[in-house]
Amino acid sequence: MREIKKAALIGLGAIGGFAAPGLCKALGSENFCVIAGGERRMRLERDGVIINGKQWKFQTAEPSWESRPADLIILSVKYTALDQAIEDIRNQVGEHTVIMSLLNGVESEERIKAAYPDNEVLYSVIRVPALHHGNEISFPVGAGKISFGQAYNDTLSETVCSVRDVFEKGKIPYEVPKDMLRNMWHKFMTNVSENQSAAILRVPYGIWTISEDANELREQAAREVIAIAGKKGIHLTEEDLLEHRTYFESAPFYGKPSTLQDIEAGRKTEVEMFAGAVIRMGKELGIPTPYNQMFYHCIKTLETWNDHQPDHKQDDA
Ligand SMILES: NC(=O)C1=CN([C@@H]2O[C@H](COP(=O)(O)OP(=O)(O)OC[C@H]3O[C@@H](n4cnc5c(N)ncnc54)[C@H](OP(=O)(O)O)[C@@H]3O)[C@@H](O)[C@H]2O)C=CC1
Ligand SMILES: CC(C)(CO)C(=O)C(=O)O
Repeated sequence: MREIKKAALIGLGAIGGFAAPGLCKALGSENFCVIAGGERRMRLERDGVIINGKQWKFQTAEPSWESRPADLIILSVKYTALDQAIEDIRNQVGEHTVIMSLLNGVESEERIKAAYPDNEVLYSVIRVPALHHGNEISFPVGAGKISFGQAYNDTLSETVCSVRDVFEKGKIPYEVPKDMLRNMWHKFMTNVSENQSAAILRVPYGIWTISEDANELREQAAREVIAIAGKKGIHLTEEDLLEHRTYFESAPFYGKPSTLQDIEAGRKTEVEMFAGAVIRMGKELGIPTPYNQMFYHCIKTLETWNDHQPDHKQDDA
């Protein structure tokens, strides 16, 4: 089995901060680097990042630097920065480099595979409510995990085992689901329905414990994902929707999905990988997606409004 001895990460934000300390601990600081260019790299070198109250200064690498290829590269940028990140990792990619994307959505793996067709790209998603303000990153310790693997993991491939070993060594919480595609699409279904309706209505998770109207809106959008998934052979069901209702009982009442945080902070959202993707796939497969079409236009409207209100950004606390 090929051992992972060197890793690189691109996107040291809320989610990058979840994985980076463990990778550094598992492999040693000389075998782990954060890829970042120009001013961003200078900032990371100068200030580092504060992760749950502790300062970390990881080794950094300019995208233009030639280097020994990494055995593992993790992408944890927002969707709006994905194309650039895919190019920026190029000098760290070698013949045997395994690539993982912690982005939400169901498309980033395909995009990476298109750019690096000869490399192994594992599927992965992360479930953790993480925050990022300035150079401070925080998340509840012990509350999140990375799900990763091949599409199906009845038996674990050598690559999955080698990544698992690094996660074990670095104490990075993880699981390898038997049906990784279903796991990823389940998260996609929840993001498409929760993130977008919360962003449009400007309401936190608690709304789904007190409003049937909010649940109706959320679940109608989720049903469009279920229909698309079904056509692709991925088994999501009405039972999944029912079962997911219980999640909100334990979610922080005033907690906000990342799309609402983006809107409130005046940032561009990841709507293209949520409603944008649902609309595109719906067209390809002949499945109507009226809720996601409405969500798409509402979120684009809020982004445009933000662009015209440079001094009107709210705190995303
Ligand atoms: N936050 C959360 O709770 C969760 C997020 N996710 C998903 O994880 C993904 C990442 O989100 P999140 O961590 O919140 O986003 P953040 O904005 O916190 O982090 C992204 C980081 O990427 C950096 N970056 C962007 N472009 C480049 C580049 N070309 N080279 C190097 N660094 C770059 C940014 O740097 P800079 O700040 O300098 O611009 C930023 O630090 C998203 O798809 C999100 O949906 C999934 C689950 C939960
Ligand atoms: C925090 C979490 C896991 C669920 O809402 C998320 O994926 C997001 O906010 O984008």
